[in-house]
Amino acid sequence: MTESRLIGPVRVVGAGLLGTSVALGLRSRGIEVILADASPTHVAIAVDLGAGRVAAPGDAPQLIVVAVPPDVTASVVAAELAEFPDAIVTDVASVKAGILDALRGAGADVSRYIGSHPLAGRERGGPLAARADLFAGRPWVVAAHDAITYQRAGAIDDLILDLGATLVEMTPSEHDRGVALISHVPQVVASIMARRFIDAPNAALGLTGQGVRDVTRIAASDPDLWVQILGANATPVRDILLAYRDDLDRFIDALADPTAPGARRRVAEELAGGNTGVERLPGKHGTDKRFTIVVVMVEDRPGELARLLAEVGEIGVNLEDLRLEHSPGRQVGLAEISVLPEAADRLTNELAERGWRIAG
Ligand SMILES: NC(=O)c1ccc[n+]([C@@H]2O[C@H](COP(=O)([O-])OP(=O)(O)OC[C@H]3O[C@@H](n4cnc5c(N)ncnc54)[C@H](O)[C@@H]3O)[C@@H](O)[C@H]2O)c1
Ligand SMILES: O=C(O)C(=O)C[C@]1(C(=O)O)C=C[C@@H](O)C=C1
Repeated sequence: MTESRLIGPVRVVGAGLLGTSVALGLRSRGIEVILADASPTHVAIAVDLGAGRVAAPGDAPQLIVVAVPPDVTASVVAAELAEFPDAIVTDVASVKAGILDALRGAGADVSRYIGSHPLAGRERGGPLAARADLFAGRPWVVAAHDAITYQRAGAIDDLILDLGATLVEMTPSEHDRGVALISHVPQVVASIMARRFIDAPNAALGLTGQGVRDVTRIAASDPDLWVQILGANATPVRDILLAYRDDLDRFIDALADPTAPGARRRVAEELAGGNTGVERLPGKHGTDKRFTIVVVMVEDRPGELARLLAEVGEIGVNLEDLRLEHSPGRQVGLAEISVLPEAADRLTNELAERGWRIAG
């Protein structure tokens, strides 16, 4: 059996995409998982997928993960805190400040609650879309607050590390402003871009290449979920959209007369700004397009990186470049190994067979 930090059992409330993915990931590390959902069908599907067992009287979970839609998250968390007075509770909703405020307002025992949010997901919901490795190598924010002790919050850290994600600590409002920029506004932009395709001629759509697919994948996301997310984070999302309106106006003006003196330079400056911005996304620094990057999780133990490098050598794959993403105090680092594209699959498979956890 694989080692885990959590002892369990872990109760997962909401057996949809996120909840069932958490449950599958924990099961793969041998942790007992108890499943609950307003939909008995979702629980039954998740059980069939091997994600855990149905809740039973007398359950005593160590940790509860609430993975329900944002608009019911605070009330479900409050009910779980009341029903299980010895458990630590987290939720995975995409917006954080409003939930903590609602719990405090309702007088819930927030000394056992700390919200969190994995920056990992898919455009499809429900248990059938779940994947055990959904969180591997992804950031998972813990929305820190003062009412919970460091020791109690440790159970959430263990959950995140057991699922192979990277723990990031932020205040709830820092988190909400951050995700407005890197998740919520991109969803809006993808949606309005794809909306243009509704009336487009078939001949134009027949020219679809990879670029448009890259920037519109999330336009297929569930409107019900996103109405809730955008409504709960409206102010920061709106501020960024207002700035985009100015960006669009500059482009529109520059293209009104593209041969006018200075017009080409203005367009070029806007595009170059995009180059500079995209370079700042983690994982994009210095990426050499001749190579494929295999990302391997490395435990923060003496000798682990050396063991990984030795095993890459034994497998007989030439390491073209190596980058280590590691922050002091974190228990897992990510080794980004650049190899020739034709060697990437073999390296991934053989490292996985030797027990290494591959993050991407
Ligand atoms: N989809 C993503 O990419 C993503 C990523 C990160 C976080 N999240 C967050 O995770 C949460 C769940 O999202 P999802 O994509 O898994 O949705 P989902 O629709 O796949 O799953 C939600 C589940 O909650 C159940 N549910 C609804 N109301 C309930 C209630 N009152 N009590 C018990 N169960 C209830 C539903 O039956 C469903 O099975 C949301 O808060 C969302 O913001 C989603
Ligand atoms: O569909 C995906 O790829 C996602 O990761 C979705 C995504 C994101 O924007 O990163 C969307 C909302 C969630 O709150 C977290 C993750």
